[in-house]
Amino acid sequence: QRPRNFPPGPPPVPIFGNVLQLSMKNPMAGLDKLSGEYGEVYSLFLGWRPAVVLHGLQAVREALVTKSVDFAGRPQGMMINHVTEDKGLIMGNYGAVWKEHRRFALTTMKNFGLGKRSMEERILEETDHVCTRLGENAGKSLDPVTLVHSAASNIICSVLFGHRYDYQDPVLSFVINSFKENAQIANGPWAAVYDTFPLLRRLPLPFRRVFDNYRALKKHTVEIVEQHKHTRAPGEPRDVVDCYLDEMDKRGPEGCVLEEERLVMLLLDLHFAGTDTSSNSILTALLYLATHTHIQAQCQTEIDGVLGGKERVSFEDRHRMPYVMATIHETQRLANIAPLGVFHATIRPTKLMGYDIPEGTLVITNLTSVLFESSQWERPNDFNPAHFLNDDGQFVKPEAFLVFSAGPRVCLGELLARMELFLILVTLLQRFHFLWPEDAGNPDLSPVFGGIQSPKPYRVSVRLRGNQGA
Ligand code: HEM
Repeated sequence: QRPRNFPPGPPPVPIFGNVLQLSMKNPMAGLDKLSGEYGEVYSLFLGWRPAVVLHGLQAVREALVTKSVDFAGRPQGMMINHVTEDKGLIMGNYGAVWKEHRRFALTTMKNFGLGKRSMEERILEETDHVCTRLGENAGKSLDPVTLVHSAASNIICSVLFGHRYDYQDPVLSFVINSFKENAQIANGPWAAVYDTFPLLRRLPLPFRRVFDNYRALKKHTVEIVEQHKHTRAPGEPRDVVDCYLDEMDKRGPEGCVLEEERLVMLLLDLHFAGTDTSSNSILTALLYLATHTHIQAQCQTEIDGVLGGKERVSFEDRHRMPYVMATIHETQRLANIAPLGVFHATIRPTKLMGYDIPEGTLVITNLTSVLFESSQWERPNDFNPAHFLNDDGQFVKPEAFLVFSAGPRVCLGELLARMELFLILVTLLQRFHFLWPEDAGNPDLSPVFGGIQSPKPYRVSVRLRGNQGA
């Protein structure tokens, strides 16, 4: 039964609620249809659990920005909470522990605590490795997936642990594959079974794999923290682990919410959140650039003009590259990396667009509905960098650009992700042409649906640029 004045929605069936009415493979069309029937704020039952779905900028903004704290919680008691032993940051509920860890991670990643090597340097160092590998493949075509995932994982590893892995290192593929498999299961039907039927949770069903993967990843991360404890020089941090240990020393044990177990979970969360998101954004950008060579050429003209003979781009250069910035943002809009964001929950009874929403209600922010909203974007389904340019050709960011969401839970890695996308893509375009292989047939630009979306597998031809960006 829906509570009084709760948002309307389709009638649920016993036990399953409304889950059988949506395609597990891709519920997006079904969610659009429901919004057409019930409006911008409607409700569903995921098994026994009521959920409110927000469709379009107005509803999402009212919840995440206007009523920000009311909607800043996370649902509890779901598979992902149990996997992370209720100690992670991403699924951590709104409260002192989440706040302290979020503040710590944000400040550290804004470069205050990362010691001598800035985030920018770490990204550019990894980009050099990517260029070497692409250079070896110049004149050929390659599937860029493994290379780009490895690079993104290495960048976040460098920030978290001060270490990158060789592209052949089995540890790198172990980490990437474990996170990938966990994301797939956590967003698929087996997670829904786990969340809906508590009695089945102890059975050896495929969701157990998520717990096994996580245990292995945790063991690996604990070892890294142990090594840091032996090699660190207090007060001279090399990375996030050192910064956290320094902060624990500073605060002392009394009343401190920072503890080693939580450090491990924080590292796992940041590693997970920072790998597939950035890599799939870069892969989508390369796909669009290879299939729209006139836009690629316009980016290269701007890059060459701004950088001249300068060998390395810096993040500051973005202010002089409005067309490149517009192109990157447009590929991010189309990549639509987190199509339904990360689930929120209300932390107290509240109101939204006239409806009453009780405390603890699961809230789904349909970010896709905002990124493709026809009243917000001139040509929502096209690749059109002009969405991010004003009449004077300056870069502008429309309010509906919510790829990182908004409000107190806005993506914590936004700065790192924006730096990665800009520095990597500009460097690659400075040095290479990317072309759609002649024998590859027509490109399919539609993404593979998932909690984190990815482009369909593709190959791209790589050519060295004649002028090397000079
Ligand atoms: C292009 C790349 C990325 C995209 C599109 C993206 C998108 C998002 C989105 C939509 C959310 C959910 C916000 C909400 O709950 O409303 C989120 C949360 C989060 N992201 Fe990202 N993200 C990206 C990269 C990263 C990176 C590189 C990191 C790691 C450093 C990261 C760390 C996080 C964390 C920790 C949260 C949870 C924040 C919280 O609950 O307080 N993300 N991200």
